[in-house]
Amino acid sequence: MKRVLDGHVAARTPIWMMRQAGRYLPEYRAVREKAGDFLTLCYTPNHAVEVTLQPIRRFGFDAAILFSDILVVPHALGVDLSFEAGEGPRLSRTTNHTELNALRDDLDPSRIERVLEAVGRIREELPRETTLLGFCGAPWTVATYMVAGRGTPDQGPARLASLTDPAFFEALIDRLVETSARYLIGQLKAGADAVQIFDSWAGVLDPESFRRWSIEPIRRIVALVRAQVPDARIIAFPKGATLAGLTELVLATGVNAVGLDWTVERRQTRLAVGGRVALQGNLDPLVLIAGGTALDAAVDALVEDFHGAAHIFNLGHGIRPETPIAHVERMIARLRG
Ligand SMILES: Cc1c2[nH]c(c1CCC(=O)O)Cc1[nH]c(c(CCC(=O)O)c1C)Cc1[nH]c(c(CCC(=O)O)c1C)Cc1[nH]c(c(C)c1CCC(=O)O)C2
Repeated sequence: MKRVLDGHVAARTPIWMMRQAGRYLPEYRAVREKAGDFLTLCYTPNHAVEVTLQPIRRFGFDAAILFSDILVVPHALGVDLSFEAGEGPRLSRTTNHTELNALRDDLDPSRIERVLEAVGRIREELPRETTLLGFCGAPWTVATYMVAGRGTPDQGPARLASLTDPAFFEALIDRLVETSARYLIGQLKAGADAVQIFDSWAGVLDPESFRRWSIEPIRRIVALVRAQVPDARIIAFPKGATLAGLTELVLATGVNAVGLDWTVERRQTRLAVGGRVALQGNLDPLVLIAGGTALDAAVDALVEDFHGAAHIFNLGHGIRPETPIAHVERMIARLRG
């Protein structure tokens, strides 16, 4: 997969899935039960290493992704964080300068060092040919959770804060740019072969705000990371970005690859950006739940559309907990022929 990130077309398309370690796997649910809560799982290297490796053992994917969460960054800045069963994340809110100033300037080493220890151990235990991905959330997406304290349908609270108090919002984004860059550098130095920046809420921004709050912070992170790790391989996943937005992001940031969600028109995207970066994606996670001939047809269409491109197979977003394992096996068999 590293060669594809370097722009080469692979004879055998590398495969991995967003959220490949998760509740659709019984072995994940077993460790999750043992650990108690989700954050304990993230901060206990033994557990984090184990669940990262589970999908590699079971499916032989070409990449492993560190088991953690994008909200570990605000947590290590001092935000209170919990995950309620079936309800998603709950955070103490950061809505103004006073609340931002009460947070740390750097990431609490007592939290982050446990994650970096897991990265090193995963790299040691993985087969050499399996790529290890680190990650962080893009500043925009992380800020949406920090401002609202939770996920909302269109992350209106953060969009409103960026309009009513742009100076505060800029300071929040700046804090996240600096700390996220340091976090990614730490992961790369600990053994990650590449890193992915998840901008899961990029799609709720108008074009000008997308430039300011999504592209520009990602561009700064890429520059800060490459200043320390010049050959760092970086993937951006701006979920919901338009073709124009995706193209602008590729040109402005210099990432090695872009992740595509399932709504993206593949051939146009190839024409617009395919020569400059590798493309990663983009099977609809619901097609993987449906399975059967719908799955076969969708996989075939995707393979045809990306034929001859530097392409990494993935889903257009994370795999859902209700996905049957047999459908994942069927998808891999279809891809591998
Ligand atoms: C927005 C976002 C989050 N986290 C993440 C994103 C960006 C990608 C995306 O858009 O999905 C990223 C993430 N979260 C998780 C990973 C691990 C690596 C992987 O396998 O991809 C990664 C890369 C584990 C997780 N993160 C979470 C779980 C479920 C926790 C559990 O076991 O109960 C997992 C496996 C919890 C989480 N974490 C987050 C939410 C909204 C939730 C609740 C929703 C849900 O439960 O799926 C925030």
